[in-house]
Amino acid sequence: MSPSAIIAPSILSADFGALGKECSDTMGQGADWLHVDIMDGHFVPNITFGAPVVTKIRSHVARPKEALGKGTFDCHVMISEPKKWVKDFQNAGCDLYCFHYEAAVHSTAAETPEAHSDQKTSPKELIKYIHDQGMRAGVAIKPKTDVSVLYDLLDNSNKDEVPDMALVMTVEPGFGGQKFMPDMMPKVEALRKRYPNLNIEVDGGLSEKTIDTAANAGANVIVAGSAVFGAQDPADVIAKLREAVEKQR
Ligand SMILES: O=C(CO)[C@@H](O)[C@H](O)COP(=O)(O)O
Ligand SMILES: [Fe+2]
Repeated sequence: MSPSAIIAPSILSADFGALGKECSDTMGQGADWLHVDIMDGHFVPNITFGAPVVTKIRSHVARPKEALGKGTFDCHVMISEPKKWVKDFQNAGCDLYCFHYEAAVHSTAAETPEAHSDQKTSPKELIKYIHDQGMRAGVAIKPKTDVSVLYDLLDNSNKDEVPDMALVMTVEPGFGGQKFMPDMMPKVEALRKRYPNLNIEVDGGLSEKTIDTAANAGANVIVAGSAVFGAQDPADVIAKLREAVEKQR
C-alpha cells in the first residue's frame, strides 16, 4: 500500500494581500500541508516571496506535531542557488525544503563566494545539509528532466543523503493555472513501482478533472493552487482530491 494522501494547496493562487488568513483558512478546510512556491525570477521567469513572508505566514499555521504531519510547510524552492537559502527558510519555519535537481546540478550564478560554493554542492550533499538543519528534503524535477536522475539519490544507502520526497512537475515551473501534462505520468509510475513507500508529489494543473490520472499513476502528495483557491467550496475540492488518492492505494 502506498503512503496516505497528502493534500497541499499552493498558496501561489491565494490572495497575497491576505496571505495569513488565506493560509489558516485552507488548513481549516482540510489541507494537510501548505505548498509554498518560492521563485527568484532567475531559475524561473517569475518572482514570489522570500523568507520574511514565510515567517509571517508561519504565525498563522500551527507547526506540525510530527515530521511531515499536518501544518507542514512544503517549500518548493525554484531558485538558482538552493543551498544559499536553506538556513533562512529553516529559520522562517519551513519544514520540507524541496529544491530543483536542475538548480543543484547547474547552478549558474558565480558572482559571489556563496554562489561559488553552491556550484560545488551536489544534490546529495545538499540533501544532507538540509537534514543537518533539521528539515526534511525534497527533490523536484522539471518536465524535461529524466526520472532516472532521482534513482541515484533514492538508492543511496546513506540515509542522511536520501530525499524524503520526490516532486514530479506536471507543468513547467513558474506560474499557477497551467495545463496538467499527462505525459509526466510514466515518471510517477516508474517511481511508485521502484519505491512503494516514497512520498511522490505532483504539482501543476491538478484538479478534480486530472486527479484520477495522477492518483492512478501512484502520486500521493497532491499540490493544487487554482483548483483550491479558485473554488466556490475549497473544502469539497480538498476532500475530493483526497478521496481520489485514497481510492487507488
Ligand atoms: O510550482 C508551481 C508552479 O511553478 C505550482 O505549485 C503552482 O502554483 C500550482 O498551481 P496550479 O497549477 O495548481 O494552479
Ligand atoms: Fe509548486
